[in-house]
Parts: sequence; C-alpha cells; structure tokens
Amino acid sequence: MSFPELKNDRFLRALAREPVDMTPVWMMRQAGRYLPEYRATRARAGSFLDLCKNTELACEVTLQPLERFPLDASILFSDILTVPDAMGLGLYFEEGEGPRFRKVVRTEADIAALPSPKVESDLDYVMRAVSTIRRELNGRVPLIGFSGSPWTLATYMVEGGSSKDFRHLKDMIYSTPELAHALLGKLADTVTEYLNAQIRAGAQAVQIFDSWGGALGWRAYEEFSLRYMQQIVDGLIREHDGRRVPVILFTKGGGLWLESMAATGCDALGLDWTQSLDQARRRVGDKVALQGNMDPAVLYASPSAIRAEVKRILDEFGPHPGHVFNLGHGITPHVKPEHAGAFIEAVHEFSAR
Ligand SMILES: Cc1c2[nH]c(c1CCC(=O)O)Cc1[nH]c(c(CCC(=O)O)c1C)Cc1[nH]c(c(CCC(=O)O)c1C)Cc1[nH]c(c(C)c1CCC(=O)O)C2
Repeated sequence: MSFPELKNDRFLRALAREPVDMTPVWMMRQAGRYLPEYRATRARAGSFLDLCKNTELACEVTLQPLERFPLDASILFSDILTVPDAMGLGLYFEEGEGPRFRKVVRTEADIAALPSPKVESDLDYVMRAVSTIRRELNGRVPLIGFSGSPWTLATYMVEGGSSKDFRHLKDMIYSTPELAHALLGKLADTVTEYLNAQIRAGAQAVQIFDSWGGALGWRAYEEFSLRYMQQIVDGLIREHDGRRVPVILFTKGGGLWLESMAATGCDALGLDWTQSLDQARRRVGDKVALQGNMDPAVLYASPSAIRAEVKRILDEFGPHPGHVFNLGHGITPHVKPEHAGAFIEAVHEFSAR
C-alpha cells in the first residue's frame, strides 16, 4: 500500500522530540457530538456502532474536525470496545447510558471460552476505515490508530458496561488474581495484533487509552495495567514504511506512575490535567515526549479564558522539544465548536517560534 506524502509532520516530529515551528495540537474525541455535522452524519448512519462499521461515514466524521480547525493530527473514528465486541460479547449502546455488553466475563469458564479474534477479518471494518481515511487525508496530517489498554477493556467486559467502582473486576484481582491475569494476557495479545494491523493498514502513530488505570492502587497498577501495556509496547511494529511509528500511553489519573510508564520504551505519555507538565517533564527527563494536558472543562469558559490557559500551559512546559498539546481527556458534547477553534488557534499562535 502506498499513500500520499505527509505534508505536516509537526506531530510526529514533536513525538520524536525534534524541533518544530509551532506546538502540534489535536483533541481526544475531536470527532464527536459537539460538532453539528457529526450529529447529522450519525443520524444518517443509525447507531453509533453502525457509524463505526460504515467505512465511508467513519471516514467522513474523522475528517470533519480537520475541515473546521487546523489540527496537526487525525484520529481514527472507532471505539475501544470494538475489541470485546469482536470477542463475541455483543456491544450495544443504550441511549444516554453508555456502552453495554450482552455477555459478561466473570468466571474461569467465561475467560477460557473467550475467542481470540482474528483481527484482520473480525475487525476488518476498522482496517478498511484506517486505509480509507489515510488515503482521503491525502498527506495533510498523520493518522493516529488506537486501542484500549487491557485493564480498561477488562473493566467493561467484567462489569458489563461503564462502572464507578469496578466491583467485579477488583474482586477478581484481589480474590483470584490468576483469573485476572489470564484475561489481561489474552487481551494484551489481541490488542498487540489489533494495533499492528492498524499500523499495516496505514496508522502512523498509535495511542493506548488506559482510561481507568488511575482507579488502581499504587502496586496494583503496575501488576494489572502497566505490565500488559509493557507487553503490548514490546510487541508493536515500531517502524513502518521507513518511518518510526510512535506509541503514546495515556493513563487517566496516572500521575503516580510516570517514571515506570516512561520506562516501558513508549515514545510519549499522555497526561491528564491533574498533573503539572513541568514536573512531569523533570520526572521523565528526555526519555519520552509529553502530550496534554488542558482540562477539557476549560473549553466551557470564554475564548479569552481559554487563550490564557493555553498560554499558561505552554509557558509551564517551556522551550523544550517534545510537547504535543492536547486536552487532558476527551472533548465533551456541550462544548461550542468556536471554543475548540479558539483553543487550537491559541496553541499555534502562542507557540510559533
Ligand atoms: C472509555 C472509552 C470508550 N471509548 C474510548 C474510550 C477511551 C477514551 C476515554 O477515556 O474517553 C475511545 C474513543 N471513543 C471514540 C473515539 C474516536 C476517536 C476520537 O475522536 O477521539 C475514541 C478514541 C468515539 C466515541 N465513542 C462514543 C462516542 C459517542 C457516541 C455517540 O455518537 O452517541 C464517540 C464519538 C461512545 C462511548 N465509547 C465509550 C464510552 C464510555 C462511550 C459512551 C460515553 C459517551 O457517550 O461519551 C468507551
């Protein structure tokens, strides 16, 4: 497969800790419900999952934020829960209640019966979306592929949907850790293959979303989340088509573990807004680039308040290489698109060298 030449490589250069003309910026969940054009396409597609599985429409919504804003990266439109869906759990979305699974995974027998999906065929719609988006991007900006971390995927699979206390999975890690390890090991193998398939299909960087790693205790994080992300990092294709394919680890609430996350050999850490970029940079030194970390709620405030916060964060990171600006978590449905625009413009304006 050959794709058009990349015109804007600021994002990849920053991840490689190389100098850039201005700080690259993208937003987690940049294609989503805060955009009226997303809501219109979503209405045409049917359900959210129908949208993920429709190559043409998934490509359309991926490109929507790029039509509006001068973003420096695009991210595949899909969901982390496509993986458990491909393992036969039956994903569906209850309007207003978030994701649900028809089957849950709680016993030794449930775990043993979980199939290892053949990612190229069982998740072929994801790979088709990746290649189509990459072609349609026409080299404007790099395309990011992604997956959930094994721990984060396991929370949905064991609880049967979103959870506040992770009751069943936490019971499992403390009562029968060997079961949890069997499940997490299976997930790590599948996620490695899934991300490698995305890279072969055209993803130029990958991000692992560990949205719930921060819910673990100090020791438990290293045993039940980080260990499996390490396994994935070790198994990933790191160079493709003559270029490094950077891997970004994002543990929401992961501020305690930056040193050990950086020691996995990943290229960058995603930071949420509870951490200081300056302190984080001192802690990880020149091992990795940093991505983040404005509180997404700042986007509810006025454009002048947004600009002030962007300036503050850029000043806090300072004149070092290796910063990708992002929100500390996904943009939310009530944000006004103009506020997202003010955010992106401010990053470029205040960081231009
Ligand atoms: C935990 C998680 C999920 N999905 C994801 C995570 C990890 C990141 C995070 O911590 O937020 C990741 C994700 N989900 C989506 C993307 C697309 C790419 C992007 O623009 O960032 C990505 C990278 C689209 C989506 N995934 C979902 C939507 C909303 C669906 C809709 O259109 O109704 C989108 C645009 C649905 C989803 N998907 C998930 C939940 C809990 C929900 C429902 C909550 C919600 O409504 O925001 C699981």
